[in-house]
Amino acid sequence: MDGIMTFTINRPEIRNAINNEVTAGLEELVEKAKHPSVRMVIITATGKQAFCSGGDLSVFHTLRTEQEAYGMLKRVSDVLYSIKTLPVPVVALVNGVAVGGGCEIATACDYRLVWDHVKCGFIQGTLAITSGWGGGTYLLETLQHDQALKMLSEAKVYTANELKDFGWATDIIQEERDIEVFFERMKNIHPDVHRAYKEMAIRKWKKTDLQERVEQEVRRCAILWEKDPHHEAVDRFLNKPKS
Ligand SMILES: CC[C@H](C(=O)O)C(=O)SCCNC(=O)CCNC(=O)[C@H](O)C(C)(C)COP(=O)(O)OP(=O)(O)OC[C@H]1O[C@@H](n2cnc3c(N)ncnc32)[C@H](O)[C@@H]1OP(=O)(O)O
Repeated sequence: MDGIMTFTINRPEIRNAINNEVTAGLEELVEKAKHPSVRMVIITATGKQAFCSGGDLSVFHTLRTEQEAYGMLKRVSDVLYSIKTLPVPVVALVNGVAVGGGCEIATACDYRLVWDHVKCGFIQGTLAITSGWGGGTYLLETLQHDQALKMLSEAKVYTANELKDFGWATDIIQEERDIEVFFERMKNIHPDVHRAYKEMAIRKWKKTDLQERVEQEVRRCAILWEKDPHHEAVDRFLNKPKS
């Protein structure tokens, strides 16, 4: 093992939407990634159509109240915070569309390698909610302020080139060799150096109450989740005519 641990979301038939089983898999990843032999983590998904389409609406639509929503949002936001603060670099290999919570997962990673055919967007606003897994907080931490607010409030998808221009995509991937080059460069540097720089970031995040800022995002999302506009938007998606 070259010290690189890969987690692959494997629900392509539902565009790799996140359910409780995937969340449990991410929790297991976090525990395994703490082993000293792990130098880097990759999060990706099966196929070329989707990285992740966010929360599994066919499951999470049963969450009706603020309290019920908070339970799910809190569990996922906790595991994404653990991913964010892993002591090693975490790379999102964005193999396909990432929307909603899918963008939040990718933004919880340190790097985002985005295939050139891919579109991504924080589309939570189209469901009358905000980000709720910490992704809005992480985006505001990562991008220039106006670019972050633009991505969040427009609630639309962007091309790989736009995502690179925003500073969200670390690199655009056009062929497998591009991925190899990225990891060759990473491996040229001793793992202890990567760990030391990740420690710097984590120190900053702890000093600036990143975890509390995520908690407030989760609570705000749960409030909106309970309201009719959200439930009506989800019902429209679930009852849309079959393509
Ligand atoms: C805090 C995070 C928050 C949360 O829910 O917790 C969110 O993530 S909010 C955002 C939730 N996600 C969405 O609203 C995205 C919904 N999906 C789509 O917009 C599209 O599926 C897309 C753009 C991801 C891919 O489009 P494409 O045309 O390639 O595929 P289909 O739409 O035909 O989807 C295939 C099949 O999968 C089902 N599907 C896709 N995404 C989800 C999802 N998130 N939850 C449940 N089911 C999903 C879709 O209904 C199709 O099912 P089928 O029975 O084959 O018609």
